[in-house]
Amino acid sequence: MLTQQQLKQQAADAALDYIDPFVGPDVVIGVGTGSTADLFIDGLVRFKGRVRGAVASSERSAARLAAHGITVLDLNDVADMPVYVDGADEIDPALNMVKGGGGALTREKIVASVAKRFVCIADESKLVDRLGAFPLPVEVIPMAREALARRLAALGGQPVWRQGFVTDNGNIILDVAGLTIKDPAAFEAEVNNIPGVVTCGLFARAGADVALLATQGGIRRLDRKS
Ligand SMILES: O=C[C@H](O)[C@H](O)[C@H](O)COP(=O)(O)O
Repeated sequence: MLTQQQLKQQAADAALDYIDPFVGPDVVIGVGTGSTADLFIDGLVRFKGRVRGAVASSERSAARLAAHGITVLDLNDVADMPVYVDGADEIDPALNMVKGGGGALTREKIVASVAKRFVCIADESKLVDRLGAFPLPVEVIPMAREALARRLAALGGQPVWRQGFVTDNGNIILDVAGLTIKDPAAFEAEVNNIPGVVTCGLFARAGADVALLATQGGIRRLDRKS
């Protein structure tokens, strides 16, 4: 019986195999944030010197990449990225995701939006029939906190301020439990459209293209249906 840590490692290794054909001297890899992404970063060492570098979705991941001697590039200096690899808090069979458990959702969404493909790596426990059991992280401009908490409650959720946490962008997070998310893309747009919301942790309008999910029986690959 593999532990959750071993499963995460298996998913990270599968992503390293996945990106292998893309590797080249001009290539930039997009790198996510979290415990699964950390394992992917550790394994990226095998491509050191064979790629131009990586763009990180958080200060935490940037520091980990740099500690391995992998060049960390500013997104402003990168026009093309074949692949972005990141974990998820939940993923559904259509490859819509909830992300942001580590608070990196906004930069993750930005870096992912530049990449041609989003590869989600996770252990199979993250696969759910319907998103919403994991409280939806929403990055919020601090002055809008209470106004937004009321708006999010009106949408049926129970928002909780992640106290003591400040995002890499200087903002705060509201974690919204109890939501019924029937149409992830429509709900993502609705929440993102509320003044004061920087972005919410739904990745539906730009969900994963490929999911590499580690199971006790090996990697289960899901591809997004276009
Ligand atoms: O902000 C954090 C990210 O969205 C992570 O990708 C997500 O929380 C999953 O992290 P982990 O791989 O640690 O479960």
